[in-house]
Amino acid sequence: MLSSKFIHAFTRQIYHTNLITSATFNVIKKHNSTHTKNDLVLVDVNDKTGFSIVTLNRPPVNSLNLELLSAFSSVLDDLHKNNSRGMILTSSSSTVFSAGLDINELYKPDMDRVRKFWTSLQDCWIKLYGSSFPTAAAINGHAPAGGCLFAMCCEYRVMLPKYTIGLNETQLGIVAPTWFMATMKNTIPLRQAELALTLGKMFKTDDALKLGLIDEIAENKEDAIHKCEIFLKKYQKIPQTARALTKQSYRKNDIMELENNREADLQLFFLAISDPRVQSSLGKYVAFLKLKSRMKPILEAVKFLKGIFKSKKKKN
Ligand SMILES: CCCC/C=C\CC(=O)SCCNC(=O)CCNC(=O)[C@H](O)C(C)(C)COP(=O)(O)OP(=O)(O)OC[C@H]1O[C@@H](n2cnc3c(N)ncnc32)[C@H](O)[C@@H]1OP(=O)(O)O
Repeated sequence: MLSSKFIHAFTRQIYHTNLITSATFNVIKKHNSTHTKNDLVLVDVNDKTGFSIVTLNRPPVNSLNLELLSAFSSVLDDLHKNNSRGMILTSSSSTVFSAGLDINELYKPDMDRVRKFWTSLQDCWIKLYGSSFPTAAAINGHAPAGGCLFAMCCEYRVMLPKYTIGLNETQLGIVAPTWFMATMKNTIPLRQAELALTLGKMFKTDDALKLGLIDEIAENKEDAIHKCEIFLKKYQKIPQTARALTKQSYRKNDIMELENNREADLQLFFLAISDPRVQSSLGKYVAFLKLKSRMKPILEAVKFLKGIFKSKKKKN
């Protein structure tokens, strides 16, 4: 049976696609500016296509904290209300799409804040995975864990070469929630999803393409956005309501599973992050990331010296 919330969402969709007049769309068309949600999420509507480029903008790595998730959730609401023609999700970083959940939200959490954090993540997933408007991701950098989740929620993925993408949770000693798993199962073959999830595997761009985790490789961010636009344009000839309801029907079991069990999912999350083994794993990971970040200049200097050494050897 469909949940009342889901029926409401469907009804709203029909309302939006059928009854809202072109006046709503004109509002979008007139504005070709960049809107901000606390600067954490930038929205740029293209007046020719009606497509919105939504840019995650939380340097250095777009790790998903409460504020970023709340801003993203509110952007998704706006796109829905404005009957968006399509969304392209990307990042303002030149090397990272999103580093996934902000580990600082999970490690030694404030319980009041972490409740809001997880609820916001649930909101974003439900709104993005079940969006009435078509979505594509221009993955212009690494996309581990939550970064991969948001990319997989989109209907099309274009990625730049030599980055990595995947749900790496098991490598951190944590279990990806069932709705993360469901999103991956909806993207790549079941058997491959099981292997990827249990291994916590991160895929390089080429391998991700072979697996079907991404759909295309682009030369640079501009090319990725262009390829996403070509994908979104394919829907311009398809009646909006039929397209939206087909997508939502396809994804409805996964969405209803979470919609109907949000509190239980929250309790499971609390249970996981209260486990001392999980906290110890996260603590080690935070320390590793910090160390890696501090070692960067040294590693780069070593790489540079190696390069000089190699070229001298070649000359001799
Ligand atoms: C029961 C719970 C279920 C939870 C479900 C989902 C879990 C998740 O989403 S957990 C998040 C998993 N994410 C990762 O494993 C990615 C970790 N990060 C990286 O691998 C690299 O940072 C990345 C490849 C994304 C980028 O590499 P670099 O460009 O080389 O950047 P740095 O590694 O130097 O990082 C810069 C800076 O950012 C901090 N950082 C990185 N990732 C995170 C993160 N996920 N959360 C919080 N902070 C993060 C890193 O520590 C550096 O900070 P400083 O030390 O202050 O410079």
